[in-house]
This record gives sequence, structure tokens and C-alpha cells, in this order.
Amino acid sequence: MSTLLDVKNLGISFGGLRAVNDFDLKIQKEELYGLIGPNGAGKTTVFNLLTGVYKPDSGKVLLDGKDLTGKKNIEISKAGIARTFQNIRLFKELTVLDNVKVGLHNHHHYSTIEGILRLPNYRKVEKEMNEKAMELLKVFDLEKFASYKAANLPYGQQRKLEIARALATDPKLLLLDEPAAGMNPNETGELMDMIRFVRDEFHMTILLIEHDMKLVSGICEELTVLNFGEVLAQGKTTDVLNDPQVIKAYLGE
Ligand SMILES: Nc1ncnc2c1ncn2[C@@H]1O[C@H](COP(=O)(O)OP(=O)(O)OP(=O)(O)O)[C@@H](O)[C@H]1O
Repeated sequence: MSTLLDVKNLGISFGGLRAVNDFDLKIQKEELYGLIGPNGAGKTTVFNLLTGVYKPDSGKVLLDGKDLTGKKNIEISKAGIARTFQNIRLFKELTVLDNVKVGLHNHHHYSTIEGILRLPNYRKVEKEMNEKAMELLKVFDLEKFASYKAANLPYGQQRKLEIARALATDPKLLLLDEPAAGMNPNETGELMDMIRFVRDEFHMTILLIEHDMKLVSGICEELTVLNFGEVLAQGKTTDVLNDPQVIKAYLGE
């Protein structure tokens, strides 16, 4: 096993509030890792720090040994971190297929002139992108909805589409922010199978924020618990979930 994500001493304050403090995290390649904790503990802020939405005021973020600390969102995306959001952020007026193609644009290029004039390189790249996007949709059982407007998909399918779009950027690390939010138990069960499938088939490393403890205990191999912006516990899932401090601060709520 080798380390993919290495975060040391990460921190940020908003005015007088220390939202994340002295945060350390190591994730191995192809690991399924969970970040849990009470509301307002700082979990989404950690994602925002890892993806360049916020600049940390202390600490370091290394991805595969590359220093991404303080880099812009677009540079971090190119370096290989992709994410989904707590509140789904799809291009609702675009088709399901086009939503995935937006993700693919990170890697496929044609010039503006080639695009406007529909030159051969544009047509070749478009064809490749359509094929790749359809392959990704198949993985998520969404190919039959390819021509639907994203807004017309049921909620659970929209969440899947967000994951497909994030994967289209060909990331090394996939961050999922509450992927099971708003799902019923059946949908959550399917989602768990799908996350495992993505890890196994794409050899993906996944860090997820989740409140659904069935999902967390069912698929995460390691956990970090945040509380008031600080790491309360870290380690193997069963050890962390049996830690009396974690039960008191979070699970016993
Ligand atoms: N841009 C910001 N400006 C000011 N305060 C912020 C900002 N972003 C986050 N915070 C504060 O930082 C703290 C951590 O918020 P964060 O959203 O990271 O928590 P969370 O653990 O993701 O919570 P939840 O489980 O409810 O999503 C909260 O007190 C929040 O109000």
C-alpha cells in the first residue's frame, strides 16, 4: 500500500471561529475512507480546503507526493481531486450525457476554431467523448436516460450522475459529500454497492462524508471523526465506532 493523500496540520479560521484545526489525514491508494462527525464539525470545510475553495492558513496537502497546498480549484482538479456536493450541483438544463461530457473536457481538447467550423479533429474528439460518456453512464445504469434533461431524473439518479460526472475528470481521489443524503434505504443499499464497484473497477481512492452509519460501517475501512474542527478519533472503522469518546460526542446523540 502507498499513501495517496497526506494532509498535515491543516487549519482555517473564519473570523474568530477556528473551523478546522491541526487536521492530519493519511489515505492509502484504493482505500475507502470516511469522514464523520456532528453537524458543524468542519467536514465540508475540510473538503473545501482539499479542493481549493478555501486556502488553508496552516498546514500542507500532498496528493501522490505533489504539493497542492493553497492551489486554485482548477489546478487541484487537474492534479486529480474530484468531488460531489452535499446539495446536488448538476447542469440541470443540460442532458444527462452532456453533464458527463462537461467532466471529460478536462482531458479532451479541440480549438475554438475547430469547434466552430466542425473540423475533423472536433468531430473525432466529440465522437470519443460521446463513447466515453456513454461507457460511464452504463456503469451507473444511467445510459437509458442519456438524452433526458438532468433536472428530470429522480433524485437518487441525480446523485449517481454527479458521481459519474466527477469520475469523468479521471481523478486519483474522489470526494463524496453526503452521497446518501435524501436517499431511501433501498437507494442507499444500491449506492453502497456502487461505491464499492467504483473503487474496485476504477481502482479509485474514495473519501466520503456521511451521516448514515449503516453506509459508513458497511463500506468504510478507516474513519476520522471530527468534533469542533479537531480530530477526535482516527483509525479502523470498528475501533473508531467503539471508541467511548466517539460514542459520547457523536453516536450517542
Ligand atoms: N465560509 C464560511 N464563513 C464562515 N463560517 C463558515 C464558513 N464555512 C463554514 N463555516 C463554519 O465552519 C463550521 C464548520 O462548518 P462545516 O460546514 O464544515 O461543517 P460540517 O461538519 O460539514 O457540517 P454538516 O454535517 O452540517 O454539513 C461551522 O460553524 C460553519 O458555520
